[in-house]
Amino acid sequence: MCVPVTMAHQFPALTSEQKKALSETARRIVANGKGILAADESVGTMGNRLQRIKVENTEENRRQFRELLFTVDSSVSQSIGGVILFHETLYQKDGQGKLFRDILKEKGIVVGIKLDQGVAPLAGTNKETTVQGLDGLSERCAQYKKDGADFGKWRAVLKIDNQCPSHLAIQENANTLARYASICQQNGLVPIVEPEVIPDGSHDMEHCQYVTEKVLAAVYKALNDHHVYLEGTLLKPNMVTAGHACTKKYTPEQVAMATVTALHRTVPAAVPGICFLSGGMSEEDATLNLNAINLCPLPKPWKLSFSYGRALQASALAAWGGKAENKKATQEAFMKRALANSQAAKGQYVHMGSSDSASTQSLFTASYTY
Ligand SMILES: O=P(O)(O)OC[C@@]1(O)O[C@H](CO)[C@@H](O)[C@@H]1O
Repeated sequence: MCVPVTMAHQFPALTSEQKKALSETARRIVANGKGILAADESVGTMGNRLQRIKVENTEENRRQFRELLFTVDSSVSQSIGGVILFHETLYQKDGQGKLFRDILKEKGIVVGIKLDQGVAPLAGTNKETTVQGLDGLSERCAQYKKDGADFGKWRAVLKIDNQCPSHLAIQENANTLARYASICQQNGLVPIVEPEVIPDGSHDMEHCQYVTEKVLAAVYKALNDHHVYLEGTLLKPNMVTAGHACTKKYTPEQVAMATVTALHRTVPAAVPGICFLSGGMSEEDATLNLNAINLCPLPKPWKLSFSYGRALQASALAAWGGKAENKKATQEAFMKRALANSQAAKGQYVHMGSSDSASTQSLFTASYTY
């Protein structure tokens, strides 16, 4: 029989043992209403957070705040299935000399690591970007795996603006995400694939839905082209919302319908979990939207959960204020958000009357590129 030269051939990328381990890890992270704490702020991003509470951005201050998050009561593991760390944090210890990663693992929490190295401009575009970090990535993944990480994260940034996102930005970021995901899986790390359409702009929600669908469709085409094993991945997308400067307001139910519609059209059912980023929403909005997403009456073949940075840490940071004596209040604030989001990941969050001001404050930062 004559085989056409264009026919695809399968040279297996992973063994069945590798696939099993990857899919088990991915499913563990999002099991039973669990989500992810994104504590992987780079030194610069953490500096912005600390500046808000007038705390100096030193290695010791970053360590102290993160120690408070990681040493909360072990019941946190019913809400948090994974924590993403920044390089520095993976090697830091608590006051008693115990590595953070061991503290997390003992609680049954999967340790993740931020693998992208920030954005670089795409010349000839309206200030769009690609992501750096592919050079030497395999070696870094192998080392992080030895040092206790079981999943990775790579954030690509796309924006809605005049002629944005361009075809180039969509294709380049999709391909880079897919290449990263392939390298992660070869090294036994579950890749979190994060193509964030940032909320800057005055566009309406419908425009965001259109762009999010285009971006996700390109990402899943690229993941397929790169032979990425979808069952061993997690997606970290933006929710479909109006731009930050849009005057029209939408309810959580409208956000949920637009978001699940976009996902339903573009994300294969083989993907075990979709963990949203919070993208500058207030803590309470991020929880209410996630809850509405889980109550949305459309088919939802994936777990729909959270991988929040700002929306899990803002009130804890405010309660801490850099003072050791605020330990209890800090940990209580963090536990409260973790529990609320875990309930929302099951569609069981009930908003109780008044919310404290920290949890309803917008956490939006313009041009949040890294
Ligand atoms: O949008 P959020 O929930 O605050 O953070 C989402 C996130 O991907 O963006 C940050 C910057 O890379 C990371 O710290 C975090 O993992």
